[in-house]
Amino acid sequence: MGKFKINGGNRLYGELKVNGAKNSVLPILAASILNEGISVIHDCPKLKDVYSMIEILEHLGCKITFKGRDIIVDARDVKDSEIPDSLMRTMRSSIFLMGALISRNKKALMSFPGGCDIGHRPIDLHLKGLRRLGVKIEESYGYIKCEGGKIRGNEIHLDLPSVGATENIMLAAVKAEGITIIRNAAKEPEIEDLQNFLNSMGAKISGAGTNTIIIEGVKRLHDAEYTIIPDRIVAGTYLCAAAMTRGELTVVNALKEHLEPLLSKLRETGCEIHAGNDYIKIIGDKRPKAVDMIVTLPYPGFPTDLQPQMVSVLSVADGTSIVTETIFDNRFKYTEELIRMGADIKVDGRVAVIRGVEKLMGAKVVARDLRGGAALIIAGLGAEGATIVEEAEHIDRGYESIEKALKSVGGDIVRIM
Ligand SMILES: CC(=O)N[C@H]1[C@@H](OP(=O)(O)OP(=O)(O)OC[C@H]2O[C@@H](n3ccc(=O)[nH]c3=O)[C@H](O)[C@@H]2O)O[C@H](CO)[C@@H](O)[C@@H]1O
Ligand SMILES: C=C(OP(=O)(O)O)C(=O)O
Repeated sequence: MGKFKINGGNRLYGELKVNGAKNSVLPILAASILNEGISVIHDCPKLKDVYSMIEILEHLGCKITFKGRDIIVDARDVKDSEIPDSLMRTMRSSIFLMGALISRNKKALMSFPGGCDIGHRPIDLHLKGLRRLGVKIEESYGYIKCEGGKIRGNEIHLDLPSVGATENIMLAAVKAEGITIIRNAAKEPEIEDLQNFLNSMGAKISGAGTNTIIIEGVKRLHDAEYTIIPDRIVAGTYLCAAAMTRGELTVVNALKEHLEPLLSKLRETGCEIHAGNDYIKIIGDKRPKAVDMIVTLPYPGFPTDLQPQMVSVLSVADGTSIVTETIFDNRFKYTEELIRMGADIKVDGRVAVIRGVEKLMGAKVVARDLRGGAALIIAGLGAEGATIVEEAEHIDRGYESIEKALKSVGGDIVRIM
């Protein structure tokens, strides 16, 4: 259980490069078992969740090589269709193996996935969608048994645009008989990335990135080589860290079109933003101004995965900001820790009212989840004095050596045991 020690007050200055997206590489690694062959996946981030996914794939019989930033999955010998509870609980993304195993082996036996404590995260929409494809699902004693003798394409209307349910249904439908249409699908860029990877293996999917996805079942897939899109949430986190420290940072391998909702709000705080084809530069040399109308929404709305980092910046803004979380029902827990650092934040259900203070003060705080943890690091970078952020493992789920990245641009941050 590591911790980060941060001495606040340094302006971040320089250039940081972003690697492939966690939320792309995880479903894509699960998807690699659909092909009874080899997949080469480039620009993979070295994250705790990626190692957890590799452990699950190895348990199922895959041979994996992680060399540099390339993951090579040899999925010729996937015999097992069961995943033990201890592996399922390591992260939310273990659930992608349900759709993938149904496609590959026509069966799956697993418990419920784990993941960060950010609210209620049922999988009812995943199960409902898979049942529409003809999968027989039995739930008992915490285990879910799926049998998919004959998977048939069907029309599926999602009650809400769940990212995970959209991806799981896509995975299960790739080799179904006939056509599957997912309506009210989630539109996140990572879904388009999954579509593109599956198509590079020979799948016939179109529409990802819109709310209707069409999957024409195919009989066979082939080997593929693919590069993961950049992590928009990591890029956004670095931009928030620069805004907090009134720094000047160029984030390379960041796609402006994936980050518009954040960039527009950072501009409202008074930051200057310049962007090119594959970089975003932020100059935040003044105290940020408060903003309201930050409402987290499915893509292309403001991402819930950047809500805590933005609240951290707003905690020192001039004026009062209002932030509404509509995706998860308990994603403001980290504000209790920001309050220990001197922030003035009132949370009422899904709404946070943030009265900006002149400065935060270093304190001992605990990361309870991934993005809440990132928000505390940002707060520590801007605070006066020393901050200890405990339970670094939550942050390691989604950020590769965050302390090295931030240190390379002037942050005074180290990992301690
Ligand atoms: C690995 C990955 O890509 N994780 C992302 C994914 O999570 P995840 O795929 O879990 O998020 P969803 O889009 O499914 O969840 C959104 C909302 O739908 C609800 N819901 C979801 C499924 C279901 O069967 N029933 C149901 O009610 C959830 O409780 C939540 O309130 O999208 C979230 C929303 O952008 C992001 O925060 C996560 O970083
Ligand atoms: C909630 C997140 O991820 P996951 O769905 O993997 O728990 C996140 O990335 O902020």
